Amino acid sequence: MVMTNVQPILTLKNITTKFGTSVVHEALDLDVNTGEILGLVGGSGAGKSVLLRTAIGLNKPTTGSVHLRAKQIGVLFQHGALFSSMTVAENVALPLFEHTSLSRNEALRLARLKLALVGLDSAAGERYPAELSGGMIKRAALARALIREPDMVFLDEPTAGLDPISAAAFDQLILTLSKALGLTVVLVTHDLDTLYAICDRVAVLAKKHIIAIDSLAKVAEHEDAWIQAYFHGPRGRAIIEQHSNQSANTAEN
Ligand SMILES: Nc1ncnc2c1ncn2[C@@H]1O[C@H](COP(=O)(O)OP(=O)(O)OP(=O)(O)O)[C@@H](O)[C@H]1O
Repeated sequence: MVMTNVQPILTLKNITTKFGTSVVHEALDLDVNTGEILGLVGGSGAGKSVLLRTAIGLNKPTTGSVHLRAKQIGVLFQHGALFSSMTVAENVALPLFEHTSLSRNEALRLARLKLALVGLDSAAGERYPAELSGGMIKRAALARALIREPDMVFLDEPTAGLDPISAAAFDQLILTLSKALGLTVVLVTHDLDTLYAICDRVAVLAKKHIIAIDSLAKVAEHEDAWIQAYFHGPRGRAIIEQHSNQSANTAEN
């Protein structure tokens, strides 16, 4: 028997996070496995964004420990808008301007390569953010998250604000890049389609900690009231039906 002893790329242990008297996380544990796409869901205000910030060291927990074993991370923030006064390529190159000694031209050349990777041509790179569609802006923000060759990325609501077709295309882009680049992905989402389409596991943040973490099918069976409402409410049921029809069609073809 082959014994594997691979450490999680991220381990959060017994995290408590307080802002004044308000407790956001309490006794929260979370492991993220190398190479997986983990979807983090939870009600509005449950503390998902704070959890991402804690994982990447932008928020120090009140107690508990964070072990992030990634060599390099990339982040797509929820409101991670691009700077309006810079071109798209300059926005993507910004982390290189700030953190490396690359020349401006070298940084911009790498930015254009990353833009191509996410499906944006060099003309888009020369434009200003206001001249791009919402979907193109998300792609540019993803290119910026990838610019320093991360082995792990954190995406806070990557498909929020996109129409369903653009959101599905963006999901597929995340999946393709994750597999091609061997990226570990943690993404916060409210989008059930994203969970079905690309997540290996789903973690549910409720009652100040991770109440369930498993495959989508197993998590959806959890008896917690929020989970039942989320996965088996009218919207959840419609999406489950749609995805089971899709699987049946794929199996037939
Ligand atoms: N720096 C801060 N100071 C004080 N309170 C904060 C701070 N950051 C977040 N909070 C509070 O922590 C709670 C969790 O916020 P968070 O943004 O993580 O929720 P969320 O699950 O990401 O919500 P949503 O799905 O609506 O984006 C909220 O009540 C928020 O007001």
